[in-house]
Amino acid sequence: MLSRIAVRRCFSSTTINPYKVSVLGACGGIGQPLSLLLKLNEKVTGLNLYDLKNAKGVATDLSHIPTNSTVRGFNADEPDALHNALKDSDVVVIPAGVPRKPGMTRDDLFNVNAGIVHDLAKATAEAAPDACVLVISNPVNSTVPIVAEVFKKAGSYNPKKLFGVTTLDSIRSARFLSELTNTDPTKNSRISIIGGHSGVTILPLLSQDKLASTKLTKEQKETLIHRVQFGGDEVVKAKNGAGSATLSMAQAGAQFTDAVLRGLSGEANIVEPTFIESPIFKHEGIEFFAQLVRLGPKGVEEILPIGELSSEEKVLLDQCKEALKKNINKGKDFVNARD
Ligand SMILES: NC(=O)C1=CN([C@@H]2O[C@H](COP(=O)(O)OP(=O)(O)OC[C@H]3O[C@@H](n4cnc5c(N)ncnc54)[C@H](O)[C@@H]3O)[C@@H](O)[C@H]2O)C=CC1
Ligand SMILES: O=C([O-])CC(=O)C(=O)O
Repeated sequence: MLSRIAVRRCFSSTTINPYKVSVLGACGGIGQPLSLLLKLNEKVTGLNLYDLKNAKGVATDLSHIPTNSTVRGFNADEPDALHNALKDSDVVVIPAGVPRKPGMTRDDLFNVNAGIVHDLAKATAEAAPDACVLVISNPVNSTVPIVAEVFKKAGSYNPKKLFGVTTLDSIRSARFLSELTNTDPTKNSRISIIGGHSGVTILPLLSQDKLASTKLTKEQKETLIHRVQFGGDEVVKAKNGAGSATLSMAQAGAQFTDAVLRGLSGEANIVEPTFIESPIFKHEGIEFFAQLVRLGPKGVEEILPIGELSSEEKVLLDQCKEALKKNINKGKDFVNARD
């Protein structure tokens, strides 16, 4: 039998790498369209879907699409379902958890989602300790530290392979900027967004974007910053109790997963924003921060500098750091009180 490495070498001569991706929470509002987009990704040759129920149904449905991946479904009530879904995964994407309703903050999801993410991380640390873990479940500012603590306790934490998915903030900014400037959103470069993934912790650096800094008035800049910071609320309000962003998030999650896979396969210059363990403000007690990273065969290859901030952005950064520090500590404290 060919080893996994041999199979990978054999595939790479035809430029396709055989990567196995698991989606935990695959049957939800994000999970289903995300799994569809991953089924269409030629780098994914094994796609494992795990959820409390209906994973087999969704997997069978997707399995009829004629792409080169095998889709398998794992319902939580089967013996060893989670372990079997995770085993040999290169990438584990986690959109499991409850979404917001109008009037809630992402932090209001903590009480339910912290436990869900904790348990899924524990299983991942056992069954797929070397996988890249991509956390979508909110509040990302706290769930990523939860995964880190769980992996540390299991003795398999690798900060280069743990990512909070913040891509939605970035794709929103491209769209919203195009609306204000009447430009093609597919052609605009993405605005660098740093910090975290909720409200004031989301900090778009408009001063570093040529279009935004030269074409927008002061009022338009303030409007754009606010809209990117609170874009999630727009969707929550419009869905009126039926959840939060799912389709745009599936697109964002598929895009980020693809970037991670391209990095793993050795493609050069894959640069994406993500919430990762970062040295940048560690001296201030902030262990995680969203910023651009270069992805590579081992996960995060390089954490890129955040660049120069305008005086207004420096004020926003102070607000961002204050909120972020509390969110991160809340996640860490949760694991330390529990395990
Ligand atoms: N990072 C980001 O930018 C974004 C994050 N989100 C977050 O993603 C999460 C999921 O959102 P939706 O898909 O809309 O929610 P949903 O309720 O439609 O789907 C969640 C899925 O998770 C499953 N689930 C719950 N507990 C589980 C467990 N222990 N194991 C496996 N599966 C489990 C549910 O059965 C359900 O199928 C929410 O926390 C939401 O806030 C949403 C949008 C953007
Ligand atoms: O707003 C929410 O609750 C979901 C989310 O993270 C987003 O849409 O950015």
